[in-house]
Amino acid sequence: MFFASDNTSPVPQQVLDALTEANKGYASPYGADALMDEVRAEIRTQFEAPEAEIYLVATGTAANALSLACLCPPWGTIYCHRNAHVEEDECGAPEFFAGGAKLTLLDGPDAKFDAAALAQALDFTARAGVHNVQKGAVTLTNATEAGAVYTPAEIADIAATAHAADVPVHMDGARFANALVSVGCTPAELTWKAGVDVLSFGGTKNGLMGVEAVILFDPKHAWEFELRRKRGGHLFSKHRYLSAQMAAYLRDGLWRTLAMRANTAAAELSKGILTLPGTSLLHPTRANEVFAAWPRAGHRRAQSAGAQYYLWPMNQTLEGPDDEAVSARLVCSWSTSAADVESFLDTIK
Ligand SMILES: Cc1ncc(COP(=O)(O)O)c(C=O)c1O
Ligand SMILES: C[C@H](O)[C@H](N)C(=O)O
Repeated sequence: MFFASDNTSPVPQQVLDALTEANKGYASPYGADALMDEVRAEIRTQFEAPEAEIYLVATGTAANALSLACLCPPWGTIYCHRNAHVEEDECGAPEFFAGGAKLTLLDGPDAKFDAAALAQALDFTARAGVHNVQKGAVTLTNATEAGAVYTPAEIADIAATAHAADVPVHMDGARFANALVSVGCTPAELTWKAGVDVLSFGGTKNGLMGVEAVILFDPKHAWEFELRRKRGGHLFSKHRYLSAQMAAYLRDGLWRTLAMRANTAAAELSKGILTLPGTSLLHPTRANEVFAAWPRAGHRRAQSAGAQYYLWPMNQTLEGPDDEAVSARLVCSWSTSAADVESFLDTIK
Protein backbone atom coordinates (compact mmCIF):
# COMPACT_ATOMS: atom_id res chain seq x y z
CA MET A 1 0.00 0.00 0.00
CA PHE A 2 2.32 2.74 -1.30
CA PHE A 3 0.55 6.12 -1.24
CA ALA A 4 3.50 8.35 -0.21
CA SER A 5 4.06 9.73 -3.71
CA ASP A 6 3.69 8.87 -7.39
CA ASN A 7 7.50 9.09 -7.31
CA THR A 8 7.51 5.66 -5.60
CA SER A 9 5.92 3.79 -8.50
CA PRO A 10 7.76 1.30 -10.74
CA VAL A 11 8.32 1.93 -14.47
CA PRO A 12 5.78 0.45 -16.94
CA GLN A 13 7.03 -2.47 -19.03
CA GLN A 14 6.50 -0.53 -22.27
CA VAL A 15 9.13 1.98 -21.11
CA LEU A 16 11.60 -0.70 -20.03
CA ASP A 17 11.11 -2.44 -23.39
CA ALA A 18 11.80 0.86 -25.15
CA LEU A 19 15.03 1.25 -23.19
CA THR A 20 16.12 -2.26 -24.14
CA GLU A 21 15.34 -1.51 -27.80
CA ALA A 22 17.25 1.78 -27.61
CA ASN A 23 20.23 0.00 -26.09
CA LYS A 24 21.32 -1.48 -29.40
CA GLY A 25 24.41 -0.19 -31.15
CA TYR A 26 25.56 3.40 -31.05
CA ALA A 27 23.72 6.71 -30.90
CA SER A 28 24.80 10.33 -31.16
CA PRO A 29 25.14 12.01 -27.75
CA TYR A 30 23.84 15.19 -26.10
CA GLY A 31 20.38 15.17 -27.69
CA ALA A 32 21.43 14.51 -31.27
CA ASP A 33 20.03 10.97 -31.15
CA ALA A 34 17.35 9.88 -33.63
CA LEU A 35 14.87 9.12 -30.86
CA MET A 36 14.94 12.79 -29.82
CA ASP A 37 13.75 13.63 -33.34
CA GLU A 38 10.76 11.34 -32.72
CA VAL A 39 10.10 12.98 -29.34
CA ARG A 40 10.26 16.47 -30.84
CA ALA A 41 7.92 15.55 -33.70
CA GLU A 42 5.46 13.78 -31.41
CA ILE A 43 5.22 16.65 -28.93
CA ARG A 44 4.82 19.20 -31.74
CA THR A 45 1.98 17.08 -33.13
CA GLN A 46 0.24 16.23 -29.85
CA PHE A 47 0.44 19.84 -28.60
CA GLU A 48 -0.39 21.28 -32.05
CA ALA A 49 2.74 23.42 -31.73
CA PRO A 50 4.92 23.03 -34.85
CA GLU A 51 7.27 25.86 -33.80
CA ALA A 52 7.84 24.64 -30.23
CA GLU A 53 11.31 23.69 -29.05
CA ILE A 54 11.61 20.71 -26.72
CA TYR A 55 14.37 19.70 -24.31
CA LEU A 56 14.67 16.76 -21.92
CA VAL A 57 16.02 16.86 -18.39
CA ALA A 58 15.97 14.26 -15.63
CA THR A 59 14.14 16.04 -12.81
CA GLY A 60 11.13 18.27 -12.40
CA THR A 61 13.17 20.70 -10.34
CA ALA A 62 15.62 21.10 -13.23
CA ALA A 63 12.75 21.60 -15.68
CA ASN A 64 11.19 24.27 -13.48
CA ALA A 65 14.34 26.07 -12.41
CA LEU A 66 15.98 26.21 -15.84
CA SER A 67 12.73 27.34 -17.48
CA LEU A 68 12.15 30.08 -14.93
CA ALA A 69 15.75 31.24 -15.24
CA CYS A 70 15.07 31.90 -18.92
CA LEU A 71 11.91 33.86 -18.12
CA CYS A 72 12.93 35.92 -15.09
CA PRO A 73 15.96 38.26 -14.73
CA PRO A 74 18.17 38.12 -11.59
CA TRP A 75 16.50 41.30 -10.30
CA GLY A 76 13.03 39.89 -10.98
CA THR A 77 10.41 37.97 -9.05
CA ILE A 78 8.50 34.81 -9.94
CA TYR A 79 4.86 34.90 -8.88
CA CYS A 80 3.69 31.52 -7.55
CA HIS A 81 1.29 30.01 -5.04
CA ARG A 82 2.64 29.87 -1.48
CA ASN A 83 2.40 26.06 -1.54
CA ALA A 84 4.01 25.73 -4.96
CA HIS A 85 6.69 23.11 -5.36
CA VAL A 86 9.10 25.81 -6.56
CA GLU A 87 8.58 27.50 -3.17
CA GLU A 88 8.35 24.54 -0.81
CA ASP A 89 10.34 21.69 -2.34
CA GLU A 90 13.15 22.86 -4.65
CA CYS A 91 15.68 24.12 -2.11
CA GLY A 92 15.91 27.52 -3.78
CA ALA A 93 16.76 26.07 -7.23
CA PRO A 94 14.61 28.55 -9.18
CA GLU A 95 16.11 31.48 -7.30
CA PHE A 96 19.61 30.05 -7.74
CA PHE A 97 19.37 29.31 -11.45
CA ALA A 98 17.72 32.70 -12.08
CA GLY A 99 20.73 34.38 -10.47
CA GLY A 100 19.01 35.59 -7.32
CA ALA A 101 15.42 36.21 -8.36
CA LYS A 102 12.81 36.15 -5.61
CA LEU A 103 9.50 34.30 -5.36
CA THR A 104 6.36 36.33 -4.66
CA LEU A 105 3.84 34.11 -2.91
CA LEU A 106 0.15 34.24 -3.77
CA ASP A 107 -2.75 32.77 -1.84
CA GLY A 108 -5.82 30.81 -2.87
CA PRO A 109 -7.66 27.59 -2.06
CA ASP A 110 -6.40 24.14 -3.15
CA ALA A 111 -2.95 25.58 -3.97
CA LYS A 112 -4.49 27.61 -6.81
CA PHE A 113 -4.30 31.36 -7.26
CA ASP A 114 -6.48 33.48 -9.56
CA ALA A 115 -5.97 36.44 -11.84
CA ALA A 116 -7.07 38.91 -9.15
CA ALA A 117 -4.38 37.71 -6.74
CA LEU A 118 -1.79 38.01 -9.49
CA ALA A 119 -2.99 41.49 -10.49
CA GLN A 120 -2.70 42.69 -6.89
CA ALA A 121 0.87 41.40 -6.63
CA LEU A 122 1.84 42.91 -9.99
CA ASP A 123 0.39 46.25 -8.88
CA PHE A 124 2.48 46.19 -5.71
CA THR A 125 5.64 45.42 -7.68
CA ALA A 126 4.90 48.23 -10.14
CA ARG A 127 4.52 50.80 -7.34
CA ALA A 128 7.75 49.79 -5.62
CA GLY A 129 10.02 51.22 -8.32
CA VAL A 130 13.75 50.63 -8.16
CA HIS A 131 13.62 49.64 -4.48
CA ASN A 132 11.98 46.27 -5.04
CA VAL A 133 12.45 43.30 -7.33
CA GLN A 134 10.83 43.76 -10.72
CA LYS A 135 8.07 41.72 -12.39
CA GLY A 136 9.65 38.58 -13.82
CA ALA A 137 7.47 35.53 -14.53
CA VAL A 138 4.42 33.64 -13.32
CA THR A 139 4.38 29.91 -12.58
CA LEU A 140 1.33 27.78 -11.85
CA THR A 141 1.22 24.07 -11.09
CA ASN A 142 -1.25 21.79 -12.90
CA ALA A 143 -2.34 19.48 -11.26
CA THR A 144 -1.60 21.49 -8.11
CA GLU A 145 0.23 20.47 -4.93
CA ALA A 146 -3.23 20.09 -3.33
CA GLY A 147 -4.52 17.76 -6.04
CA ALA A 148 -6.64 20.40 -7.78
CA VAL A 149 -6.58 21.36 -11.45
CA TYR A 150 -6.69 24.62 -13.38
CA THR A 151 -9.17 24.77 -16.28
CA PRO A 152 -8.25 26.44 -19.59
CA ALA A 153 -10.47 29.40 -18.66
CA GLU A 154 -8.71 29.90 -15.32
CA ILE A 155 -5.31 29.67 -17.00
CA ALA A 156 -6.41 32.13 -19.70
CA ASP A 157 -7.48 34.65 -17.04
CA ILE A 158 -4.12 34.40 -15.30
CA ALA A 159 -2.19 34.55 -18.57
CA ALA A 160 -4.16 37.57 -19.81
CA THR A 161 -3.25 39.43 -16.60
CA ALA A 162 0.38 38.34 -16.87
CA HIS A 163 0.76 39.19 -20.56
CA ALA A 164 -0.92 42.58 -20.07
CA ALA A 165 2.02 43.32 -17.77
CA ASP A 166 4.45 41.77 -20.27
CA VAL A 167 5.15 38.84 -17.91
CA PRO A 168 5.57 35.31 -19.33
CA VAL A 169 3.73 32.26 -17.95
CA HIS A 170 5.30 28.94 -16.95
CA MET A 171 3.37 25.83 -15.97
CA ASP A 172 4.82 23.25 -13.60
CA GLY A 173 3.32 20.19 -15.25
CA ALA A 174 4.96 17.50 -13.13
CA ARG A 175 1.40 16.08 -13.04
CA PHE A 176 0.21 17.62 -16.32
CA ALA A 177 -1.05 14.28 -17.61
CA ASN A 178 -3.25 13.90 -14.53
CA ALA A 179 -4.63 17.42 -15.00
CA LEU A 180 -5.28 16.83 -18.70
CA VAL A 181 -7.27 13.64 -18.30
CA SER A 182 -9.16 15.24 -15.42
CA VAL A 183 -10.16 18.37 -17.39
CA GLY A 184 -10.75 16.41 -20.60
CA CYS A 185 -9.45 19.02 -23.06
CA THR A 186 -6.56 18.90 -25.52
CA PRO A 187 -2.92 19.49 -24.51
CA ALA A 188 -2.93 22.69 -26.57
CA GLU A 189 -6.08 23.98 -24.85
CA LEU A 190 -4.52 23.39 -21.41
CA THR A 191 -1.27 25.16 -22.40
CA TRP A 192 -0.39 27.58 -25.20
CA LYS A 193 -3.96 28.22 -26.35
CA ALA A 194 -4.65 29.43 -22.80
CA GLY A 195 -1.49 31.54 -22.78
CA VAL A 196 1.17 29.27 -21.30
CA ASP A 197 4.60 30.13 -22.71
CA VAL A 198 6.69 27.30 -21.25
CA LEU A 199 5.59 23.91 -19.89
CA SER A 200 7.51 21.53 -17.66
CA PHE A 201 5.90 18.38 -19.07
CA GLY A 202 6.25 15.73 -16.38
CA GLY A 203 7.01 12.09 -17.03
CA THR A 204 8.64 10.81 -13.85
CA LYS A 205 5.64 10.96 -11.55
CA ASN A 206 3.52 9.35 -14.24
CA GLY A 207 5.74 6.30 -14.66
CA LEU A 208 9.05 7.21 -16.31
CA MET A 209 12.40 6.43 -14.70
CA GLY A 210 13.40 10.08 -14.71
CA VAL A 211 12.47 12.29 -17.66
CA GLU A 212 10.76 15.65 -17.94
CA ALA A 213 10.31 17.60 -21.17
CA VAL A 214 10.56 21.37 -21.26
CA ILE A 215 8.33 22.68 -24.03
CA LEU A 216 9.06 26.25 -25.15
CA PHE A 217 5.97 27.15 -27.17
CA ASP A 218 7.69 30.37 -28.18
CA PRO A 219 11.19 29.27 -29.26
CA LYS A 220 12.82 32.64 -28.56
CA HIS A 221 14.43 31.29 -25.35
CA ALA A 222 15.53 28.01 -26.94
CA TRP A 223 19.24 28.71 -27.27
CA GLU A 224 19.38 30.29 -23.80
CA PHE A 225 17.70 27.18 -22.39
CA GLU A 226 20.27 24.97 -24.11
CA LEU A 227 23.10 27.00 -22.58
CA ARG A 228 21.54 27.00 -19.12
CA ARG A 229 20.88 23.26 -19.29
CA LYS A 230 24.50 22.53 -20.21
CA ARG A 231 25.90 25.08 -17.72
CA GLY A 232 23.70 23.59 -14.99
CA GLY A 233 25.03 20.09 -15.65
CA HIS A 234 21.66 18.82 -16.90
CA LEU A 235 22.55 17.89 -20.49
CA PHE A 236 22.86 14.09 -20.67
CA SER A 237 25.66 12.76 -22.85
CA LYS A 238 23.92 9.37 -23.22
CA HIS A 239 20.75 11.28 -24.04
CA ARG A 240 19.15 8.41 -26.00
CA TYR A 241 18.03 6.84 -22.72
CA LEU A 242 16.01 9.93 -21.84
CA SER A 243 14.61 10.12 -25.37
CA ALA A 244 13.66 6.42 -25.37
CA GLN A 245 11.59 6.84 -22.23
CA MET A 246 9.81 9.97 -23.48
CA ALA A 247 9.23 8.42 -26.93
CA ALA A 248 7.57 5.38 -25.35
CA TYR A 249 5.53 7.67 -23.07
CA LEU A 250 4.16 9.57 -26.06
CA ARG A 251 3.49 6.54 -28.25
CA ASP A 252 -0.12 5.27 -28.51
CA GLY A 253 -1.28 7.67 -25.82
CA LEU A 254 0.54 5.76 -23.07
CA TRP A 255 0.95 8.92 -20.97
CA ARG A 256 -2.80 9.50 -20.90
CA THR A 257 -3.55 5.87 -20.10
CA LEU A 258 -1.14 5.89 -17.17
CA ALA A 259 -2.62 9.14 -15.81
CA MET A 260 -6.17 7.84 -16.20
CA ARG A 261 -5.27 4.78 -14.12
CA ALA A 262 -3.82 6.97 -11.35
CA ASN A 263 -6.78 9.36 -11.34
CA THR A 264 -9.29 6.48 -11.32
CA ALA A 265 -7.58 4.88 -8.33
CA ALA A 266 -7.62 8.22 -6.49
CA ALA A 267 -11.31 8.71 -7.22
CA GLU A 268 -12.11 5.23 -5.87
CA LEU A 269 -9.95 5.81 -2.80
CA SER A 270 -11.51 9.20 -2.10
CA LYS A 271 -15.06 7.85 -2.52
CA GLY A 272 -14.28 4.87 -0.30
CA ILE A 273 -12.85 6.99 2.50
CA LEU A 274 -15.96 9.17 2.57
CA THR A 275 -18.15 6.11 3.20
CA LEU A 276 -16.36 5.62 6.56
CA PRO A 277 -17.36 7.34 9.81
CA GLY A 278 -15.47 10.43 10.95
CA THR A 279 -13.89 11.17 7.58
CA SER A 280 -13.62 14.32 5.41
CA LEU A 281 -11.63 15.71 2.47
CA LEU A 282 -9.22 18.64 2.87
CA HIS A 283 -9.33 19.32 -0.88
CA PRO A 284 -11.54 18.03 -3.71
CA THR A 285 -10.08 14.96 -5.44
CA ARG A 286 -9.59 16.12 -9.03
CA ALA A 287 -6.50 14.18 -10.15
CA ASN A 288 -4.33 11.50 -8.52
CA GLU A 289 -3.96 12.87 -5.01
CA VAL A 290 -6.34 12.42 -2.07
CA PHE A 291 -6.13 14.77 0.91
CA ALA A 292 -8.35 13.28 3.58
CA ALA A 293 -8.84 13.05 7.35
CA TRP A 294 -9.97 10.02 9.32
CA PRO A 295 -9.80 8.87 12.96
CA ARG A 296 -6.34 8.38 14.46
CA ALA A 297 -7.08 4.70 15.24
CA GLY A 298 -7.39 4.09 11.49
CA HIS A 299 -3.97 5.65 10.95
CA ARG A 300 -2.47 3.39 13.61
CA ARG A 301 -3.91 0.32 11.90
CA ALA A 302 -2.71 1.49 8.49
CA GLN A 303 0.79 2.23 9.66
CA SER A 304 1.10 -1.10 11.50
CA ALA A 305 -0.11 -2.80 8.31
CA GLY A 306 2.83 -1.16 6.54
CA ALA A 307 0.94 1.47 4.53
CA GLN A 308 3.23 4.24 3.28
CA TYR A 309 1.89 7.80 3.18
CA TYR A 310 2.48 11.23 4.73
CA LEU A 311 0.40 12.81 7.43
CA TRP A 312 -0.54 16.18 5.92
CA PRO A 313 0.42 18.60 7.36
CA MET A 314 3.41 16.50 8.39
CA ASN A 315 3.65 17.98 11.87
CA GLN A 316 0.64 15.96 13.13
CA THR A 317 1.12 13.09 15.55
CA LEU A 318 -0.38 9.64 16.05
CA GLU A 319 -0.31 10.23 19.82
CA GLY A 320 -3.74 11.21 21.07
CA PRO A 321 -7.38 10.11 21.19
CA ASP A 322 -8.34 7.27 18.87
CA ASP A 323 -11.40 8.99 17.47
CA GLU A 324 -9.73 12.32 16.72
CA ALA A 325 -9.42 13.00 12.97
CA VAL A 326 -5.88 13.25 11.55
CA SER A 327 -5.30 14.27 7.92
CA ALA A 328 -3.03 12.73 5.29
CA ARG A 329 -1.96 12.94 1.67
CA LEU A 330 -2.49 9.78 -0.37
CA VAL A 331 -0.98 9.75 -3.86
CA CYS A 332 -2.07 7.16 -6.43
CA SER A 333 0.09 6.26 -9.39
CA TRP A 334 -0.37 4.37 -12.67
CA SER A 335 0.47 1.20 -10.74
CA THR A 336 -2.04 1.64 -7.89
CA SER A 337 -4.43 -1.29 -8.22
CA ALA A 338 -8.05 -1.65 -7.14
CA ALA A 339 -6.77 -4.24 -4.67
CA ASP A 340 -4.36 -1.67 -3.17
CA VAL A 341 -7.28 0.72 -2.68
CA GLU A 342 -9.52 -2.00 -1.23
CA SER A 343 -6.94 -3.24 1.26
CA PHE A 344 -6.13 0.30 2.39
CA LEU A 345 -9.82 1.04 3.00
CA ASP A 346 -10.21 -2.25 4.88
CA THR A 347 -7.24 -1.31 7.05
CA ILE A 348 -8.49 2.12 8.10
CA LYS A 349 -12.12 1.06 8.58
C1 LIG B 1 4.32 19.59 -8.40
C2 LIG B 1 5.75 19.13 -8.53
N1 LIG B 1 6.57 19.84 -9.31
C3 LIG B 1 7.87 19.50 -9.46
C4 LIG B 1 8.39 18.40 -8.82
C5 LIG B 1 9.87 18.18 -8.93
O1 LIG B 1 10.24 17.00 -9.37
P1 LIG B 1 11.62 16.34 -8.92
O2 LIG B 1 11.38 15.79 -7.56
O3 LIG B 1 11.82 15.33 -9.98
O4 LIG B 1 12.66 17.42 -8.90
C6 LIG B 1 7.55 17.60 -8.01
C7 LIG B 1 8.09 16.43 -7.29
O5 LIG B 1 8.05 15.34 -7.53
C8 LIG B 1 6.20 17.98 -7.85
O6 LIG B 1 5.37 17.28 -7.05
C1 LIG C 1 6.92 16.55 -2.22
C2 LIG C 1 7.94 15.86 -3.06
O1 LIG C 1 8.91 16.76 -3.42
C3 LIG C 1 7.33 15.30 -4.30
N1 LIG C 1 7.20 16.40 -5.25
C4 LIG C 1 5.97 14.69 -4.04
O2 LIG C 1 4.96 15.28 -4.45
O3 LIG C 1 5.95 13.64 -3.43
